[in-house]
Amino acid sequence: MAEPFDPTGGRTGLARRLASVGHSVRGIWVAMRGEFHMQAHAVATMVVIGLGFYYQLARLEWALVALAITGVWVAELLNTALEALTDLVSPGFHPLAGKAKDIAAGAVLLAALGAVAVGLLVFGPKVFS
Ligand SMILES: Nc1ncnc2c1ncn2[C@@H]1O[C@H](COP(=O)(O)OP(=O)(O)OP(=O)(O)O)[C@@H](O)[C@H]1O
Repeated sequence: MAEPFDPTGGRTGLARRLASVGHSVRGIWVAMRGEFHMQAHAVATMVVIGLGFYYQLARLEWALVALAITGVWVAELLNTALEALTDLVSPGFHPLAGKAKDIAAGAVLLAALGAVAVGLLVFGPKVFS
């Protein structure tokens, strides 16, 4: 049986909070480095932000675009974390492992479809006018 791991490293208070933020940023970085999907999201995010400035989006339009972008990032990060956990718990074939991965992938698909809808509604009239 493995020794219990203390992720706080004995830190308390502000040091512990700052370490948590560091772990979160490291999580995004690790996912970005290892996942092609995440890198594609990063490029898409920069393109959309560039288009937003080009078309001088209104405040509410920026809010919708920001929500859509964030939704896709959050879904993809959770999907990546769940895939890693699934591979740890079930390296071999198991129907529940497949189910968990399929459901997580479904969340990413839904977020991406929502982002496409927001993109079409916000940018469509500007591009095609
Ligand atoms: N351990 C497993 N047991 C059963 N089915 C699995 C298992 N691992 C993966 N699968 C099935 O294969 C599919 C693809 O799995 P995979 O881990 O390659 O994910 P992915 O969605 O292709 O992600 P990525 O492209 O980011 O690696 C899953 O959605 C699931 O249906």
